[in-house]
Amino acid sequence: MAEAPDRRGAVIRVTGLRNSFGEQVIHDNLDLEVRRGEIIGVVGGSGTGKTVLMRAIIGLQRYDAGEVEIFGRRVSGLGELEELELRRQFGVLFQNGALFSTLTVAENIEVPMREFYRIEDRLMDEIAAYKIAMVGLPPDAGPKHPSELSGGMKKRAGLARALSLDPRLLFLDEPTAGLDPIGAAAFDQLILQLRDALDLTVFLITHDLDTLHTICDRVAVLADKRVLTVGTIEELLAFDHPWVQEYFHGPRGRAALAGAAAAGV
Ligand SMILES: Nc1ncnc2c1ncn2[C@@H]1O[C@H](COP(=O)(O)OP(=O)(O)OP(=O)(O)O)[C@@H](O)[C@H]1O
Repeated sequence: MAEAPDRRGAVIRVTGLRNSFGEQVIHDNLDLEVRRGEIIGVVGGSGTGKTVLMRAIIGLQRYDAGEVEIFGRRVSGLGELEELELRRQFGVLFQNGALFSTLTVAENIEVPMREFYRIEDRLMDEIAAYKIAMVGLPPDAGPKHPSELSGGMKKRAGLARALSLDPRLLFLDEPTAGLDPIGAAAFDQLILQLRDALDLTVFLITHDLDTLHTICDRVAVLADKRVLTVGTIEELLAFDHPWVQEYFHGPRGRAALAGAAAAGV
């Protein structure tokens, strides 16, 4: 699919999005733009619809109204081939890793390759080994099953699968949840390195204030059924809204800010 030129360099553009489940309206008239090459953090209180927004963008959630464009193309109403071509260009790491437990790590990474291409097994094994190295897993992780991996290794394996088809856009749903602080910091750095090395755009849902401070270029705040504001951490620190103030200026927010300042971020 040829990439349509986008006058503002937006990789994702969401306009007027409305999502509901029965009587419960999750998003109403939500707008968001994600710029090429940025890591955008998506934050908001529990239940504000961060995951629903991600699912709507990647085509897993039917929305009531609005428009989603990726790489300048409207995602609704695409033909089957165009949809496949679009899906090939993004990778997703779901909240729980979502690895197939009966498959090895290498086989998990090969699932998208099998879905989209006809590639010789030997070549797929080589690509899987390359992705395993790329996410910092040891070579012997390939033949292991997810149950044999630590939480951090599972996340890396999920990331390797998300990178299976060399996507240009990466969606990560709470990638550092459940990791210890050292593991979480290492995972943050991995995301940053991959973004730079692979020229990725990253949509990252997180509650992790350290992640926001250390690797996000901008942060989008979900509240009141929409994206309340998008900005750098500095801009959000000055944003006058009770949830934003509490989140960034509460004890954890202050600790993350101090940590980032000490690290020179
Ligand atoms: N398939 C569904 N059916 C009905 N309600 C749903 C469905 N999926 C999500 N919801 C509701 O939509 C709201 C938003 O859910 P979502 O998982 O997007 O929140 P979130 O912001 O990601 O929350 P958290 O930070 O706790 O992960 C919640 O109230 C949830 O119960």
